Amino acid sequence: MANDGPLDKPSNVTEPRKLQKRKREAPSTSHLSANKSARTGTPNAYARRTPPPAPIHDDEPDMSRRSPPKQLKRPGAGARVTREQREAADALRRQREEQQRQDVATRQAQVGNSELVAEHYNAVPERGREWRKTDSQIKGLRSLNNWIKSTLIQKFSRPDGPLPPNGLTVLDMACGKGGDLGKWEKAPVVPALYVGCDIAEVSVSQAKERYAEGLRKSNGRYRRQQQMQAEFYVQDTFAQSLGEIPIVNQVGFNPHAGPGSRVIQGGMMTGGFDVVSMMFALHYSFESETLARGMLSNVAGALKKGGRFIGVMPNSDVISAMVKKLLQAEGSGRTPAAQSNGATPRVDGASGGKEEGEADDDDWDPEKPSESHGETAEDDWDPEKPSEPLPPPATNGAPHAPGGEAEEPDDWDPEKPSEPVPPTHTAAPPPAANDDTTLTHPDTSTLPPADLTTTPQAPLEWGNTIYTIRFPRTQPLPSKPLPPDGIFRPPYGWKYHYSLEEAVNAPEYVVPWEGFRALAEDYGLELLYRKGFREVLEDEVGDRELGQLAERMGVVGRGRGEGRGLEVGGRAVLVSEVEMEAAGFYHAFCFYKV
Ligand SMILES: C[S@@+](CC[C@H](N)C(=O)[O-])C[C@H]1O[C@@H](n2cnc3c(N)ncnc32)[C@H](O)[C@@H]1O
Repeated sequence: MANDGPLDKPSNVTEPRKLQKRKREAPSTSHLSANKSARTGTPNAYARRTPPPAPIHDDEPDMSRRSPPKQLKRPGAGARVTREQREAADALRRQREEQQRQDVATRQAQVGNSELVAEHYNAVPERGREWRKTDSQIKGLRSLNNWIKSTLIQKFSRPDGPLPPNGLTVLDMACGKGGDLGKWEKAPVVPALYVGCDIAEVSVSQAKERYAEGLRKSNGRYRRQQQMQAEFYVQDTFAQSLGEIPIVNQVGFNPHAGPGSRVIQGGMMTGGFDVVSMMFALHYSFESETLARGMLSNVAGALKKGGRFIGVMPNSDVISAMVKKLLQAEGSGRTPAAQSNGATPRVDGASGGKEEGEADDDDWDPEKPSESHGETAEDDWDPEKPSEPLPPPATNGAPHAPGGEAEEPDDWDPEKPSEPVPPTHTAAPPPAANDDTTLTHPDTSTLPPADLTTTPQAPLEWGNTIYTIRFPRTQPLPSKPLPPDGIFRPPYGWKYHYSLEEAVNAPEYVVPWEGFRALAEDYGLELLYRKGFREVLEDEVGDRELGQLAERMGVVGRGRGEGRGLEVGGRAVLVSEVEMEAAGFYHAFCFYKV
């Protein structure tokens, strides 16, 4: 562990089509005691904006069944990109992705996984804010992801009771380049202390620089009432105990948090962090049970009683439904044409993305200039893709917030390690058999009928013009076939490749939701909130402050008619359809520590 000390302390067109607003679920609290509900309800100040989050009942049906993904409609403008151009671009992209996969595999055979992760992040270029705002192919997705992270922070970071005497404390267990620093600085209660950890040394240095730069700017331009002290550490937060970090110990860390009586006996009544955050990273820990447990013992060990664990990660319900659908279609000699969220299965050698005939409905205009927000806030997203120019994909072109008024830095960072960390930790409890995952599935009855024939030897693959999910047929040791019922059992080690425009191909692991949730309960973590990204947008954008934030961040327009045909809560959605599909792969969660 490179233990970096604290930095300087601050002195204190067409008719818009509506997305039907989904009805809110009636809060279900029956599995929580009255005290618990009171303890974990949304604080008063926030409750003015939205109702308290409903604790989710144990036997509540899975989220996709509760609220199936909406089929977003395309606006009807004429096509400006031919199908051939799109296929050529897609073929180029696939070729590049395959080369990257091979490079990763070759390199992995040469060096260890940790070295590979470090190498990967050391190679990430710094491209700057302007590029992200103007030239990025996925700027709408970046904005949406950043807004969703901000939403979690806004909703769940404020403590229920009185503020701790020494102020709010936050631990970010995969801080990356510090993309969330600005979000925390705009939290309802600005943390007194933010501790950021990440396995990638270069990312951690960039986070430190970003923090230092933020301090310089804020000293010069703003007069915040309170500023956040931040410390950063290079640390494997799955394989090493966070108790090794002095500041974490100082705030409070329980090395015995975990299953069995130790949950109670070792539970700290005082001390510990108010919030632990894990954005776009938890899925790397599901390489093995050892790592998943190591991650959770760090989360639980660092959190104070009543503290919150927030994060975003890929949604296993989406993965399960698609794997099941594709495998079943293979069994019957057919392939479903598209997933209910719009994702399209890929057949070996076939163009991914849109189906034939869809081009006529696509109004992407390669000549349309991107609008810059002209924000003044610090920029912090840094694509990791090498400088190779991208072929023109049929994507985005979504305008951003008019008036150049976005205040939020665009800082969602889809950086991913090339390979997850090897299970070398000593801090996590020994593995225990745990394979009783009961995974429920989204309703796939809305999927269009199968119409293609797959090649069973090819990887199981789906996606659209900006992202691809690819499951190898041969899963890692212990070797196992992909589950035809979509149930990933045991819940660890289900590997797939995820690739997104402007981000490298990266191996990731399925986090089977119910298995994860059951495991989290073993560590004293109870579920408060879980929503898919689309649902977060639909449900939270109506909140006054979050809605305004969504406007400033370029997620929605001020009213109708600014976007590309989609609408939510009376506002035009500025995120393109393919980006919304890509976002539908993720969900957001919040647990609290009992
Ligand atoms: C997709 S990035 C997300 C970064 C940041 N949370 C954000 O939302 O922008 C995933 C991060 O997880 C980090 N990571 C992966 N495995 C890790 C581990 N075992 N310990 C700590 N960080 C890890 C990576 O280095 C990377 O910074």
